[in-house]
Amino acid sequence: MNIGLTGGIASGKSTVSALLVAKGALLIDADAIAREVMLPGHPVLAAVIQHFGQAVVNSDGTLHRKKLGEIVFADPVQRQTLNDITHPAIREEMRLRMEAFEREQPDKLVLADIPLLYESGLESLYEEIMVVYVPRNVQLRRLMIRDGLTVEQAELRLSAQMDIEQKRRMADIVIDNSGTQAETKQQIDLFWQRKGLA
Ligand SMILES: CC(C)(COP(=O)(O)OP(=O)(O)OC[C@H]1O[C@@H](n2cnc3c(N)ncnc32)[C@H](O)[C@@H]1O)[C@@H](O)C(=O)NCCC(=O)NCCS
Ligand SMILES: Nc1ncnc2c1ncn2[C@@H]1O[C@H](COP(=O)(O)OP(=O)(O)OP(=O)(O)O)[C@@H](O)[C@H]1O
Repeated sequence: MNIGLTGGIASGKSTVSALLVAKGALLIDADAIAREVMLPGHPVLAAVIQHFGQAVVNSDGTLHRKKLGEIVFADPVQRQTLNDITHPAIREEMRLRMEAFEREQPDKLVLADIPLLYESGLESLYEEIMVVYVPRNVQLRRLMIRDGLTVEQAELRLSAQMDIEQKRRMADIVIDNSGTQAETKQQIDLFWQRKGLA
């Protein structure tokens, strides 16, 4: 069985995926793969530098993530270009990992954590989609605190994604993460039980 896990930026996907992994789910993390393809020596990083220039590279050759973030979260055209460069490689790596998990551990739940699952139209790849939901004001507050962003910077990041209310409406399973972490864990325990997972 597989599940696509999504939600908004800072809505709690990592928090929920950690709870599911603790229960035995196998995780494929799109953000982690997105970081791997941006490591020095990877052709995706080379293509990013070719388009965005040396301004997005640190002196040691690593990606200047903050600088690139400032560019793409402020400009939808540049963001689309970054997506066009990075997403095919990320998707291919996710596909390979999914195949390996399903071949080697077919009885396990495979969880694909993909922030832009709906934006990229990937619903059909997964049996069910779980959305980690918090209201927009909670999302904004947690994002500002976690990443040290101003309200303007946080708003820009939120508006680079589909509205969280819309994602909630599209979900097969909704996990409400606006309460305590213990309340979120209860919902995950219930989900696990209902699925009859060992
Ligand atoms: C722009 C980059 C360098 C900013 O790096 P930074 O370390 O500040 O953020 P991080 O990678 O931890 O991402 C945090 C969150 O931002 C959101 N986000 C990232 N990229 C995008 C995007 N292209 N469009 C909308 N939201 C995005 C996601 O919710 C993600 O979880 C980085 O996010 C990136 O390389 N993005 C392109 C790849 C991508 O689309 N990743 C997200 C899904 S696979
Ligand atoms: N139930 C909760 N109560 C309070 N804070 C929480 C709760 N769940 C998560 N957080 C905090 O909110 C922030 C965002 O959570 P998390 O990193 O899990 O979100 P995410 O959806 O994985 O984010 P992103 O997509 O941006 O990587 C973190 O600082 C986390 O510690």
